[in-house]
Amino acid sequence: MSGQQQTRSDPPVLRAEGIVTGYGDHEVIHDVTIQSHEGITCLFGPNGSGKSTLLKTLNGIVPIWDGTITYGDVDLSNAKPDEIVKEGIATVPQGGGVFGTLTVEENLRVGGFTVSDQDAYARRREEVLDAFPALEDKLGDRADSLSGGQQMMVSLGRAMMTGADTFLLDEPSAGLSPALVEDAFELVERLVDRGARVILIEQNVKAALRLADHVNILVAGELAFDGSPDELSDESELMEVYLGL
Ligand SMILES: Nc1ncnc2c1ncn2[C@@H]1O[C@H](COP(=O)(O)OP(=O)(O)OP(=O)(O)O)[C@@H](O)[C@H]1O
Repeated sequence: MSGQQQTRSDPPVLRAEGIVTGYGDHEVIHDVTIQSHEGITCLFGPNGSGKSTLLKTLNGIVPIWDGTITYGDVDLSNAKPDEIVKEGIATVPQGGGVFGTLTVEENLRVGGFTVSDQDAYARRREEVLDAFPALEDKLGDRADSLSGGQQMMVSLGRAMMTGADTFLLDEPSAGLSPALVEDAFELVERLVDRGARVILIEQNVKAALRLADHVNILVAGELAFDGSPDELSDESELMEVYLGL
């Protein structure tokens, strides 16, 4: 069962179970289980707690030492990044990873490079422009000439071009001015409006909590919280000590 065969409103659950991993002989993630929930699943935690590392096990960049990763019925444990993309899971790296010297159109083409069917390509491109109409007039412009918010549209649009229905976002608001952060989250919500599931790492906890459907908190490589934003509001120590709220 691949991501492409699912309806847009029902992506498979991406589940990482009992994950242990690290770098060299330094174990960073200690037996962590998380999964994608409907809407936006936020992954919070102090600096260095292992959020990015955990996300990179989900997109195949960091190999797991123990545990399993599944997408619906498909076992993706230690699958290669391109296999994971083909299953319908796209990543937007910290800062967006836009290719600044390429045009907006070329950035979208990079996202859709595996799509050989021209009609399918055109449909996806149409869908991106429908989600982010501000890009329509900018297609021929170099991506680095765009505003921060528009560049974020390009990075989300490029991820959409892969045909993904699950998105892994590592601090998409990084580098944006505080005034633009709310706008950035509104762009993420457009993915969810189209039926996608999102796992979102975010330092702007207060703002991200407003759109979170589910919250995980990672502390020193261990899962310290797994529940709804409402349940989190009862955990005053977690809120104060780890999230600064
Ligand atoms: N490529 C790497 N090689 C070696 N150690 C690494 C590497 N990347 C991260 N680490 C270490 O793994 C630990 C977790 O880092 P990670 O970036 O996953 O945390 P994080 O919660 O995402 O932090 P931040 O919020 O600062 O981005 C840290 O001790 C970090 O130094």
